[in-house]
Amino acid sequence: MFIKLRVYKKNGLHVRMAAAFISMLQKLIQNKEKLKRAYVLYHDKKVQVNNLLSLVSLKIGQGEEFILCFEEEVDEEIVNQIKNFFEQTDQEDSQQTEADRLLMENSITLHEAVSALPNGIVVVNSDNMITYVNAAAAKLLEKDPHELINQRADEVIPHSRLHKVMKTGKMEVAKKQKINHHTLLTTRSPITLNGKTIGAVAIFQDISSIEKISKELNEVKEMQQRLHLVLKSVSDLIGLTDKDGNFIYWNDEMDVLLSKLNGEKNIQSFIGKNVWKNMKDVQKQFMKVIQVNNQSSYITKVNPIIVDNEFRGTVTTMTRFDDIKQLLDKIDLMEQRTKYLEQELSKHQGFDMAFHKIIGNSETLKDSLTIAAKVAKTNSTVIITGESGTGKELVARAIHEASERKNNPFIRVNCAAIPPQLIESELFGYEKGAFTGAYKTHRGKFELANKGTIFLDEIGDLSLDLQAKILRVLQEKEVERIGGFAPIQLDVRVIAATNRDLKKMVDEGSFREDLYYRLNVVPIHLPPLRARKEDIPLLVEAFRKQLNDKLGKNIKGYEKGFIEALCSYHWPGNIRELQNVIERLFNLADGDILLCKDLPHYISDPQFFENNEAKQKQNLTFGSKVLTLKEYEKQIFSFACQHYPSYNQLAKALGITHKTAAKKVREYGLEHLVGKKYQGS
Ligand SMILES: Nc1ncnc2c1ncn2[C@@H]1O[C@H](COP(=O)(O)OP(=O)(O)OP(=O)(O)O)[C@@H](O)[C@H]1O
Repeated sequence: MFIKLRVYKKNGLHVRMAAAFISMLQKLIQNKEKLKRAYVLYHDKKVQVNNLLSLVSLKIGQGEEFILCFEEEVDEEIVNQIKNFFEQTDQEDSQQTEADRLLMENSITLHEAVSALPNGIVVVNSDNMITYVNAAAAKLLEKDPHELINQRADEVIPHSRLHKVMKTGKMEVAKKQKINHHTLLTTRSPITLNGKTIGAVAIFQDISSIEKISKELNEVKEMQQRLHLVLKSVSDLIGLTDKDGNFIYWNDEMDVLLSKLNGEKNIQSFIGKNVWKNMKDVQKQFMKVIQVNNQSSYITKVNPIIVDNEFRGTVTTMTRFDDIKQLLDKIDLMEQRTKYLEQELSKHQGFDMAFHKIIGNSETLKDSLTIAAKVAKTNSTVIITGESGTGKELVARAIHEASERKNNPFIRVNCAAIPPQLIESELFGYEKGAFTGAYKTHRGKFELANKGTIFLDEIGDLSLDLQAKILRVLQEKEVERIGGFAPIQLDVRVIAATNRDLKKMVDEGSFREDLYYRLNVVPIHLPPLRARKEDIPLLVEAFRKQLNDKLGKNIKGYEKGFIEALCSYHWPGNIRELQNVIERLFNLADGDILLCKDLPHYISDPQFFENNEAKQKQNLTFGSKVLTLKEYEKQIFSFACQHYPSYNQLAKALGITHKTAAKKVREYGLEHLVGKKYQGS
């Protein structure tokens, strides 16, 4: 229900009148709850009727109307009494009027001041009911001020102790309290009148933001401490400068340098005035190796600090150049070591399986095999050199098997073994009817090797004429059959081998220089067995296993001194000779070990050759009758055939080519004598 009322008093609804009005209402309406729900509406403001300060703060002037509002019905008699109270126009003396004005001014001032305070204020009466709450306190409690008036403080304020303060009569100063995520420092004080406690006041100071700032400050302090430690522990020189280049912070390392500079603590003395100016203008990092005091050099980086597009200073770091150089040297050394170890490793385990059947652990052999394994992955032409029996063909096959051509043919051509008149047709093929006896078309070795590998063994034995033809095939990558009409395109990888000194042959004019260079793309030299005797035990062991399988034997080992004897021999026939000797011993062996007594004399007796050579020289006297040159030649060849284990050795001893030696031996029908002495011993 609404009661329209007008104020007739000269000072409007002043403090004393408002107090009298509330007191009258309290007497008229005994029901406190009902009174709590009574409001005064004035313009757009609404205040509880029994809150004196709020009522006064409406500042209702003389002659102004306001509405008294009850949520429940009120007796008519009460309504009339209220109306009478306001309609009284009893005379006020001027002294009283002045006192009311002063009281009003003070109350309003006090109210405004308290309302504007940033600290929250809550006042309770002796029943612990809230009688005043300012805007700051209401905000902390997240409620409207009029919702809080007449509420029990301990019900609406978490952890309220105002009732206790009233009981003890003792003030509590700056006690920490948490209200709705706010951290507060609360001061509680009892209000006494004439020695009696009539209420209490609480003042809340919100320290949440202070607490947050203090936490942040702590974090910043911690961070600063850490940063300081980091800068202290780095070995680089670090400094911060202001916008004029003066150092404002520097670490210990920088301190050592600065202390040598006669008190000069400006970056410009390092980098020069012009560079400094330029860096400030372009606002970009500057980096240079600079020498300080004509002594140590430093890699110096100066980074500008730009805040809001304004140059504020720099961060300067200097790294000792000598340290970097030492580091680079170390890295270089490590790289070299790594490379060496990689090479060693690849020598031990990096070979393709195809190379595993090549026995030997000597450095010289491994170096050759490393090249062979690498070149296997390419299509380059390879020339393998080395004495007879050193494994040239074995390596050529391994290169083929380790290459992408492994599923295509490997064709071996022994250039020394094919009669000269046949070699051209063997290599290049012929068309049917190309010459008498050419009944059908014949494909040459080059054609057969298409997509695969051709192994030209003993290439040094080819005639100059054929060398030219081979060169043409290598250059054109095509062959023409004898009597053919068109060349045939080829994709053949060429591996050549020789036990002769091709370079020397080029110098002597017996080998074409252009072919030599065409073949010599990747040269691989296989060392003779005498140059890698450490491989002998490995080879003997490998042959023992192979021969046990091949001959169905069970030779378990060797007599003491057996391997030593093999190692002290010079093996002119290389691995082939070693292989043959071991195979012969297998055939001679009665038990399950190989014996020294079964070794050929020239191996078991180191003096054998010297004695025999002397004897042979003496025997080369032919009495009084002079024979034909041919007969002498035959005798010489017959002697040489028995004396040397291979054509190669024989040719070398007589100072002729392998090819001539083979031709002469064939001519005199002495093939059966070659190496005869070695077999019979
Ligand atoms: N390192 C090795 N490990 C195992 N066996 C080998 C090794 N080297 C060569 N041999 C064997 O020795 C024999 C001769 O080897 P190969 O025919 O490859 O030699 P070569 O140098 O081509 O001889 P030539 O010049 O007389 O033709 C072959 O039976 C081969 O298997």
